[in-house]
Amino acid sequence: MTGSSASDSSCLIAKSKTNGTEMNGNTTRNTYTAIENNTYSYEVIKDIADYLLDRTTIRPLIGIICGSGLNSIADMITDTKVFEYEDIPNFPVSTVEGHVGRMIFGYLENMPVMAMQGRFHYYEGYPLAKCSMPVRVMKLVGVRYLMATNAAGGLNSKFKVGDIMLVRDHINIMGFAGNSPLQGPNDPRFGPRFPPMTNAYNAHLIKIAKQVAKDMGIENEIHEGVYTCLGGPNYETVAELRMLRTMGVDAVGMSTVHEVITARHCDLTVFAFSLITNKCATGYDSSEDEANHEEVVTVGRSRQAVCGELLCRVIREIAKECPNKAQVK
Ligand SMILES: O=P(O)(O)O[C@@H]1C[C@H](O)[C@@H](CO)O1
Ligand SMILES: Nc1nc2[nH]cnc2c(=O)[nH]1
Repeated sequence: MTGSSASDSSCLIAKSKTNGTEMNGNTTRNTYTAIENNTYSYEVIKDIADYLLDRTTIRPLIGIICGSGLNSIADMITDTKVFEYEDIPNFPVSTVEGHVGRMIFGYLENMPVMAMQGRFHYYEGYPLAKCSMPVRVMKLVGVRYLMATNAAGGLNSKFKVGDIMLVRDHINIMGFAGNSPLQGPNDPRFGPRFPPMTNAYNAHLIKIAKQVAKDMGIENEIHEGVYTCLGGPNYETVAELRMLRTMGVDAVGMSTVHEVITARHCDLTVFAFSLITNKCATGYDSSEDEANHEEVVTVGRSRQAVCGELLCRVIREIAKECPNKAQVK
């Protein structure tokens, strides 16, 4: 369907109600709509992508997700076309402070991008597949790279508040408990039933980011490490943090992992970093170390210019490597 509008969302529902979907050789009859089922079918996601593409001539190659307090990364985008989430058919809304709820199409370093100012979290009541559904929209829009940012608590004793951790790998703890954004029937148009995650975070882009950090003179504020996502919304107990540290976690948050799994499933190249907004308390006597969201957002806002510059410079390097992809408006 093309040319749909916000008021057409009922039409999407009606359409998916009548569809039987062929997935991995099995015929799955959708007796409920994809959305009532809390999973988004390929057709519904395609409709969302078409809604966006019908309203702009920008064809993004890079998808950006702004973490808590990091909205202004997207303010650097030029020649913008802005979509409020509430106007996009079948799109969830952001309910968290520091996540404004806007999809911005435009250009960074002459590269066409789309950026989410506001992501969806499991603790908001959204299932993981719904939290990461916008990544599939990005894929169907034509995006090749996902750049995800987040605010996270620093567990590694070397990390200071305000430092940036380039995500080298993640531990999918929610997956240990059987919760995955890929749960349910697999649609091979997105990717395989059993996707590998060995090189989820692109090593070349990490290398570029490290060089960029040197060029910016912030090499002492940049680290590489392992991120994990917990369900939230509560922050961690001391015992939980001690366990995570033993497991090899360097930074802990409430997002990104399911987005990256979804991105790798549909073969997007992934780059991600965490802004360390607080130091995790691994002792009971450190009451000043108690995490709170106000501090998370404040630290995010104070460091978003640096985070934005890092991201832009990495994009500049990507543009150099694929000059035919960069577009002059
Ligand atoms: O969206 P991100 O992962 O950047 O936000 C983190 C996790 C929670 O949403 C919030 C907690 O303060 O910050
Ligand atoms: N889970 C979790 N998420 C965060 N986001 C920002 N800081 C934290 C933290 O300490 N823990």
